[in-house]
Amino acid sequence: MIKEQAAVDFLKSQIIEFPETAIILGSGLGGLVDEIDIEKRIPYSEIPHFPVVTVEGHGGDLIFGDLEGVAVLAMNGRFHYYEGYDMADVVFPLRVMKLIGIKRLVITNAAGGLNEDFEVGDLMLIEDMISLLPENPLRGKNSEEFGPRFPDMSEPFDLDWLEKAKSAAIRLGVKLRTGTYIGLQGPKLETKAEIRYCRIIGGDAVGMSTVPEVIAVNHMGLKVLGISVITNESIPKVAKEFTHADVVATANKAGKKLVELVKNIL
Ligand SMILES: O=P(O)(O)O[C@H]1O[C@H](CO)[C@@H](O)[C@H]1O
Ligand code: HPA
Repeated sequence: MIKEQAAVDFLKSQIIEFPETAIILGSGLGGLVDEIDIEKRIPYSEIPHFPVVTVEGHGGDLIFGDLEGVAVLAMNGRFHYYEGYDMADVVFPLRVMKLIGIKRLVITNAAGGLNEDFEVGDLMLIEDMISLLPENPLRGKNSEEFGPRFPDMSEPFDLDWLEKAKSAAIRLGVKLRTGTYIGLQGPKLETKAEIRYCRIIGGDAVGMSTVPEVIAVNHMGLKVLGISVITNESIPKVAKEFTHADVVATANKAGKKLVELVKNIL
């Protein structure tokens, strides 16, 4: 809380009025920033205690501005557990967001498609998730200021927002899949047997982020929506050799649809 407060104090010295809506941009999805009428861009390196981005395809700044008439904070680049960060670091920006008054959050990511019906470039609305990470951000002494010891996770994604997203996709003619996201530790990719396992336990898409973030924001009572861009097929028979560069390039391309959808939802 002390560290988060130092970051909040710094942001308060930079920004007069904070937005209530935030967006986290996943791998290769930084293009959404171009759609924002930017009022202030603050590099993570200037914010006390903010971690450092180490993954290609992730920017490293907080963007405050206006997205189609809605005041937003875009987190351009996120932190993953596999980078070596503690879970508290992974969700540090989200706790700072809560303290500056963010009420709702759209989380985006690049993910491998486990569902045989999905195609590369599809968008998937995350309706539920499974954590296969070795720990979560709530382990340890509970911060009562942020939320309860045992937060309910029966509906991790906001139902009303899910319905709005589906209607927005229909209006825009954007193909929008729905499904369950599985979060793994990474950074290694899945073996074929692990892919089969992920599918059998109910996964439609797989990635290495998002789950800790969704847990932290559920704990704090923020409304959350999650959207994956399916950047590769994580299906034993068709999986090609994985490269992060392909993930970033595919996310970049599909990002245009994502931007339209997010603008419409907000
Ligand atoms: O989830 P985001 O940050 O979009 O990134 C995804 O892309 C990277 C792998 O290419 C992993 O970090 C995975 O989680
Ligand atoms: N597996 C795990 N994480 C990912 C993938 C994948 O296939 N694609 C993008 N992020």
